[in-house]
Amino acid sequence: MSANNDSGDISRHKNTNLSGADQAGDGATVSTSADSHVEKPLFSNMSFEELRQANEQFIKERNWHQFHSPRNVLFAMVGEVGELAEIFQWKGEVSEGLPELSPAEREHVGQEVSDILIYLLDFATRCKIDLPAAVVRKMAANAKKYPVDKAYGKANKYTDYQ
Ligand SMILES: Nc1ccn([C@H]2C[C@H](O)[C@@H](COP(=O)(O)OP(=O)(O)OP(=O)(O)O)O2)c(=O)n1
Repeated sequence: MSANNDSGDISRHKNTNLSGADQAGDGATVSTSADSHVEKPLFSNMSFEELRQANEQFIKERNWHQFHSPRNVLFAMVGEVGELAEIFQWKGEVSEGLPELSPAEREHVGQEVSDILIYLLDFATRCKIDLPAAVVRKMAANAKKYPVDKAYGKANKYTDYQ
């Protein structure tokens, strides 16, 4: 699939102001430039909308829209979350990059997390939610709830700062 540059891929937009908060003057801007996790893209250059449309085609070709009510898709997604958790159960803590897992297990993680995302895109579609836009709004809200000066290096719930 060809790639476009819509709001589904925010990883390339360094220093993106996700909150619109500068306009409000409250300084709750999400800046990603100092975060080593987003310096180099990890994800392939494919938009949420492209993935969503490909999945819509998959469902349509099988005449499955009749089964994909919001509730059914939600339950399917929760089931896949359980399958992902199953890979990690009884293993103890695992490190970033999952070096403790075998290559087959890491591949399995990728499959299960894909199932979750596919159902999430499907769920958002069934609910008529513009998912990337909702995510950007939520990240802006998170930045306001967890201002850097109060939350830096702390894992407290935001209510602890109020
Ligand atoms: N009615 C369905 C059935 C499947 N899928 C798609 C979405 C998921 O990406 C994947 C889920 O397929 P399975 O239910 O076969 O689940 P798994 O792929 O996890 O297989 P298994 O349960 O054997 O691990 O297929 C779908 O959209 N709608």
